[in-house]
Order: sequence, then structure tokens, then C-alpha cells
Amino acid sequence: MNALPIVDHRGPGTTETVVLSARPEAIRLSPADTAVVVIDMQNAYASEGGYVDLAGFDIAGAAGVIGRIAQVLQTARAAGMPVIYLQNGWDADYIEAGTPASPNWHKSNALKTMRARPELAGQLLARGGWDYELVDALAPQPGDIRVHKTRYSAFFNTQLDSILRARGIKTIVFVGIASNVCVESTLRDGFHLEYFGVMLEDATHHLGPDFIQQATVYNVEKFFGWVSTCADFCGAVGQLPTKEA
Ligand SMILES: C/C(=C/NC(N)=O)C(=O)O
Repeated sequence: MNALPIVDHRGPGTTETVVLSARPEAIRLSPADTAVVVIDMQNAYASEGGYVDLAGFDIAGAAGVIGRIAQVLQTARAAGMPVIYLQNGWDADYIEAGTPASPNWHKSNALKTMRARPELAGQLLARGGWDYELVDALAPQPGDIRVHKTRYSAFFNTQLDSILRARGIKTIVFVGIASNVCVESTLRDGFHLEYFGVMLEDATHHLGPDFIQQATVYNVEKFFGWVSTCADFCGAVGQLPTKEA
């Protein structure tokens, strides 16, 4: 009798797992079903002279976050975990931003800043411009995936859900800016789509007063997912066998 091939949808590395210290409970991770999602680490959100800096938010914490995210991504790639970058913004003509019929037109601080300062028109969060680009220190590596988004949640009107499901991903490790806007929006939507969301709190930065970061951490820990740190992630995932690039 011919031996028929076995369909195995779980992919390589399924049996390799580590336990990540997290709050409110530790969580088991496998590179076979975990991805790191990097939210909007663009000049707009993390560089001096970028959109949120020009809009008056404090981005002093961004530099440290960039360095810690770089370590997380290096560790994830070595373990064979997919790395998915989100980039927030719109086309150069701002068609995707919407008209006054969209709440985005009224609430987006990038659009408001450009309306208040016409000399910035066309510069903030426009695809093709410096503001939209990822910060140099976090340049994507071969095999990483980039996804464009036009609203705060990375699941809304994007391919993210398909990309994750096509790889059998169940757990998403979140890093990026801003904790209380696009990170939290995406983690919440992920929860409703049955993803396990883990936020690395020191690889995120908030927009607004410090209590805002605490509020997001509280929400994630209590209601929507798990909270861990870069050191715990790198310590745990760094124990996994290194995959070929
Ligand atoms: C306020 C804001 C946040 N974005 C983010 N990446 O969290 C924006 O895009 O205007």
C-alpha cells in the first residue's frame, strides 16, 4: 500500500514552546503560531520633526522604545516568528483620509495640524513622504511583512487578518506607538477576532499624560490580553532554537 502524505497544517516548530512571564498570567508561546506586530514605528510617531512631535505630543520616550523593539525583532526573527510592520497613513492626495463626512477628518490630529499650519500640507502621514516611512533603526529585514493601514485599528480595511490566518497565527505580540491609540485599538479588535494579544509594555509609548499608559496597560491586563516586557520576551524566546534565515 502506498504511504499517503500527511497534511500537517501546523507547520514546522509547532512543538517548540516557551513560557512567557506575563500579567495577569504567564502565557505559552510557539514560533509556529505567534507573530510580532509592530505598530506604526514611523517618523510620524517616533522622530523629532514628525507628525506627533509637530502636533505637540511628548515623544521623549520614543528613542528607548526604538532600541527595545530592535532587540525584540532580532529575537523573534531568530526564532522564526513572523514580523509584521504596520504603517499608518494615506495616499498623497489624502483620498483615504476621508472628507468631512468621516470622523477621521475631524479627529485626526495629523489632518488638523495640516489645516492649522498650511505650510505642512501634504507632508504628514502621506505615502511616499519621510513622515510615513519607518524609522531607519527598524528597517524591515528580508521575510518581514509590511501592511498599510488608514485608521487606528490595524484590522480595519487591511489584509492583516488574512495574513495572520494564512500563517496559522493565534498569538500576537504587540510593540509600537501609540499604546493608547493604534496599539490598543488593534489589540482590542484582535481579541474580538479570537487572537491572544500580548503587549510588551516597555516596547510601546503613549500619546498623552503618563496615566494614559497605565490605563492601557490596565485595560489589556484586565480585559483584552496579557502584558509582558522586552526582557522577559527576549529571555524566553531567545531560548528557542535559531532558525535559518
Ligand atoms: C493619534 C494617532 C495615533 N496613531 C497611532 N499610531 O497610535 C494618529 O495616528 O493620529
